[in-house]
Formats: sequence, C-alpha cells, structure tokens
Amino acid sequence: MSRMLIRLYRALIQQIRHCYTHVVTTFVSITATTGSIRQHHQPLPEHEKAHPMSDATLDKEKIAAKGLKGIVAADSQVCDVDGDLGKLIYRGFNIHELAESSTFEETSYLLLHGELPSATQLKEFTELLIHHREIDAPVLDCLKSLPPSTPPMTALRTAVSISGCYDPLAEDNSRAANLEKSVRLTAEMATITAAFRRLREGLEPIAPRKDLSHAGNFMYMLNGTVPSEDATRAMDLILILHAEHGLNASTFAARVIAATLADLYSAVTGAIGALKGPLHGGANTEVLKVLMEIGSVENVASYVETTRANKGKFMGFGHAVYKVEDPRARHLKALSERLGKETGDPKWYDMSILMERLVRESINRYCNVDFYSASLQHYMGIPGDLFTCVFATSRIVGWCAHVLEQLADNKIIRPSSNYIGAPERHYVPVSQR
Ligand SMILES: CC(=O)SCCNC(=O)CCNC(=O)[C@H](O)C(C)(C)COP(=O)(O)OP(=O)(O)OC[C@H]1O[C@@H](n2cnc3c(N)ncnc32)[C@H](O)[C@@H]1OP(=O)(O)O
Ligand SMILES: O=C([O-])CC(=O)C(=O)O
Repeated sequence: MSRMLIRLYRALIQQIRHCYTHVVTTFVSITATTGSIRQHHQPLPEHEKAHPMSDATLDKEKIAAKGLKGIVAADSQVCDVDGDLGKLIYRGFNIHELAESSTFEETSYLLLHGELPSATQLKEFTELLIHHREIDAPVLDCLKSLPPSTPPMTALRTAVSISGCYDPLAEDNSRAANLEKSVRLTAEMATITAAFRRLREGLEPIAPRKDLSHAGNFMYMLNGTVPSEDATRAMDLILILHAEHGLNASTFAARVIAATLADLYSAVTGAIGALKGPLHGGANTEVLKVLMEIGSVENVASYVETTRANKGKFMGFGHAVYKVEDPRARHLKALSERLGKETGDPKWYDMSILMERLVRESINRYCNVDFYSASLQHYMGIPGDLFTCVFATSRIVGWCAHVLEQLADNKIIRPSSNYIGAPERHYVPVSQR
C-alpha cells in the first residue's frame, strides 16, 4: 500500500515538473523569438553567421540551457548541495560532522551503501580496501612506460583504463560486482597516483602496507615514510571533504557513460578526464601555480588588480552552485593555517588569506574547495601537479555511488540540441566546389 502511495506521489511530482518545464520552455521560446533573450548568447563566430537560419528553423527554435545550469537531471539520494545556505550533506550527514568525526573508510562506506557501517561492516569494508591496494603488474608496467612529463591526471586516467583489462569483474554490471569494483578502484587509485609520482622522479614505487589506514598508506606510498598521526589525519580530512559533490561535471560524465550500460571502468575513466580540467578539479593545481607566480604577500594586491583589469579568471574562486562560502573551504583553510605555522613557512597561507579577501572585494566571489587545498597540499609536500590526482582518489567514491544509483533506475541520458546551422542544402561534388 505504502509503495503504491510512493509511486503515485512520484508520478504526481513528475507531472508537476513536466508542466513547469513546459511553461518555462514555452515562455523562453516566445521571448526568444521576439528577440529579448537572444542577447544572452555569445556572438556567433563569423563562419556560422554565414548561414542565416531559415524561417522553418526559427519556428522550431528553443533556447539551449547553456551549461545545463539549474536543470534538474536526476533524483539522487547520495548528496545534497545547498548553494544558498552553503550546506553540503552526504546521505543525510552534514559535511562538518563527517569532517569532525568520521574517517575516509567510514565515509566511503556511507556513500556507497547509504548508511554508516556497523563495526563489523566497517572492518570488512576496510579489509576489502586493503586487499585491493596492490595493482596488477601490467598496470605498473604501463606507468613505467609513460614519459615522466605525462600529466599525472593523464597517467591516472590511462592506468585506470588499463586496470579494467585485468579485472575479471570488469564487464559484470551487476550491483554486487560494481560494489566490489568500487572498492577496488578506490584502493587502486591511491596506489597508482603514488607509484606514478615516484616513477617519474626515478624512484621505485613503494608497495602498500596492510597495517595503515587508507590515508596513512597513501601518504606512505607517496613519500616512503610512515606519516605522523597529524599528517595522516590531514590526508584523511582532504579525502573526506572531496569525496562527493552531487551532479558536478565529472560525476555527470560518469553517470552519462554508465547510463549507456558501459562498464564502471569506462565511466570512471571518463570522469577522471572531466575532473582534470582547470574549471573543475584541475583548479587546485592552477591555484598553486598562481601563488608561485605571485611569490610574496606584497605582490598579491597587484596580481588581483591586474587579473581584474584583464578580465582574467581567479582560479579557486567562484562556484556553479555555491553563492556563499563553500563549506569545505573552512576546514582546508584551518589546516593550511596550522601547517603554515608548524612548517615555519606561513607565506603560502598568508598569501591565500589576503587573496581570498581581495578577490571577494574585487569580483564578489568566494573561494571554492580548490583554493585552500593548494596551499594545504603544498605544505604536505605533495607536488602541485598531483593535487588533482589526490582529489580523484577521493572523488572515486562519489563517482561510484552515482553510477550505482544510475544503474538502479537507469534511463539513457540524451538531451537535445537546438540546431542553428545551415538550412538544408544539396551536396555538391568536390570537382564543382
Ligand atoms: C571542484 C570544483 O570544480 S570547484 C570549481 C573550480 N574551478 C575554478 O576555481 C575555476 C574558476 N572559477 C570559474 O571559472 C567559475 O566560477 C566556475 C566554472 C567554477 C563556475 O562557473 P559559472 O557556473 O559559470 O559561475 P558564474 O555563473 O558565477 O559565472 C558567471 C561569470 O562570473 C565571472 N566569474 C565567475 N567565477 C570567476 C572567477 N573565478 N574569476 C573571474 N571571474 C569569474 C565570470 O565573468 C563568469 O563568466 P564566464 O564563465 O563566461 O567567464
Ligand atoms: O559541484 C561542482 O560543480 C564542483 C565541485 O565543487 C565539486 O565537484 O566538488
């Protein structure tokens, strides 16, 4: 009975949404044909202007939702991002509570399974993660064969893709197999990132240890020494904070791929590619480049002025959803401040807080998760171009949780485009062109 009520309720909500979308689309189409919305479009490049739209095309014209901003493309139980309140919730739990009290292992279980684990479930989950820490020899060989100049995210994307060739479960799209592969990928991505870091420096990769936490083992494989409790906790916090963020670009990419019923490795490989971009996860690497270029606290103000005057981008600022402070930033900022003091090199933190204030005054944008992640990871001795891989080794959990959710109630994702090209015309043989 209650199931039927839920179904009825869902159907009603769908109908309301449908009507709403129809009203909005109709309004937008009408306004567009009268010309008042057209001005929001980027001017068309010259070669495209050479094809004025036929009347028939104009009649059919709809307005594209550029970037799909504000479009609701999925129902999801994984995460809630409230951009107005600056609130981030994983499966009902506020990120501040998880940052304070949880571990990456526990948070991963929560995201993948929907509930916090019991002690036994956590033990089994942790053992499975440990079991999957070793990577297959051909994956390591692949990393060895890459030029050391390969961007780390490219190396990670390639190794993850190859790893799928050696996983007997790769093509099994059952929920059980995908859960197992999610854990395997979460474990492996840390090993791959650490191994590539060492290989490109001419060092031997460090084999994972079974007696360390996920964060502790990751740091150990990166640096070759067992990290302090503080350093382990810092990495754990970074991993918890980056694990999930709703329908961001890389997660959406993963869901689009999964929705075709392709395998999990394909979805994750695509997601890594999307995260790499500097407008998304790649921003943390760019932030460190900027801080290095600025060089000192004295130069921050002139950098902000010049960038503003040139209408440049401030990397690590602005957000597609948050209109207020990104709730993750405060944790990364506090840790960056602490490590700045502890390392006796507060410059990177000092430059960051000044920049945060000046950019806010200049363009009214808050910093996002990538901004303080840069100075923090720099203090932790992680090379700047590896920051996005650290992000990916955490976000893998969110990607997998979304793929599982997509497959549980799948529908191929196939939006439409609004054709604005040449009207229909006839083929001309090359000899006559
Ligand atoms: C993990 C993450 O992915 S967090 C985001 C990481 N990315 C960055 O830090 C890169 C810098 N930031 C940005 O480019 C943007 O703020 C994005 C991509 C994050 C969000 O973009 P949008 O959703 O279009 O944001 P918004 O609607 O506020 O942007 C509108 C305009 O505001 C201005 N603006 C927004 N952010 C910035 C910024 N950081 N610097 C300068 N101007 C900005 C721009 O004029 C922008 O228009 P444009 O994209 O055509 O240049
Ligand atoms: O949600 C977004 O668009 C980007 C982001 O902050 C994330 O993926 O963590």
